[in-house]
Amino acid sequence: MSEIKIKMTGISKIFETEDLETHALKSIDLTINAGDYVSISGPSGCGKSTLLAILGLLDMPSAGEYIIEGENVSDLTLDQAAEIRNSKIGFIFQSFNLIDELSVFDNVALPLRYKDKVPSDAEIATRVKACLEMVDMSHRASHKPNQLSGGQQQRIAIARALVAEPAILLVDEPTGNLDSKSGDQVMDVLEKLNNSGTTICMVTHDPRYADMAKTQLKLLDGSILTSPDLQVAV
Ligand SMILES: Nc1ncnc2c1ncn2[C@@H]1O[C@H](COP(=O)(O)OP(=O)(O)OP(=O)(O)O)[C@@H](O)[C@H]1O
Repeated sequence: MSEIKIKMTGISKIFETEDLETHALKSIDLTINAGDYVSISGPSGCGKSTLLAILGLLDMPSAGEYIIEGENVSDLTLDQAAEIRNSKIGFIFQSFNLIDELSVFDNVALPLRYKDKVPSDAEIATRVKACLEMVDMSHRASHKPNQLSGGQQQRIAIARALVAEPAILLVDEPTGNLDSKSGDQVMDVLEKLNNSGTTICMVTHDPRYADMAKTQLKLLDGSILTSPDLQVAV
């Protein structure tokens, strides 16, 4: 049986404001195995961002159990969540969030330099080069982000997300800021990474891109509509 990366059981999220309770997620069960490529899509307000935020330990559930690589992360302090997030989660956002003052190389190296145990410069160089190769951007290592196209910047953001060898890549509308050709190239990179073993969970509005994932989840009104058991390939 393949290794379980993510296991959520009965995850709910309730947002409470003065006069209103919103049940953003309603008892979500979700298992993601090593090597899976999962897309989450659904209409505006169905809970996609909330689910991704909980998966990425940016927010905590109101109820339920969440386990990452065997570690129960259902109920952490902010500091504990930040530590596990840094070591186990790679994020890719719609906006690339690169630092314009740093070279491509230094942007990609950043997560390694924030680790508790910072690797040697030689180890950092080896790892950064390997990740730039994975996204076909080795030839731009000494450029600055603003000297690159949007699609190239997103590929650098993917390299940065991969550099610390996370358990899973969480991807939020990766093509939202790109024209269709650059968007297709970014999706090709994600597919190639998944084919070589990277576990990916992506939120997207675009049905064409959602269909590129091996498993497609549909969220509606805080509940998963299809295929909650991702051990069955769709
Ligand atoms: N901080 C918050 N406080 C109160 N309600 C919230 C909060 N964040 C989200 N919600 C509500 O939770 C529900 C799910 O929101 P969420 O942002 O997860 O949807 P979404 O599917 O990502 O939408 P979109 O595609 O428009 O980004 C919505 O009804 C939203 O209004």
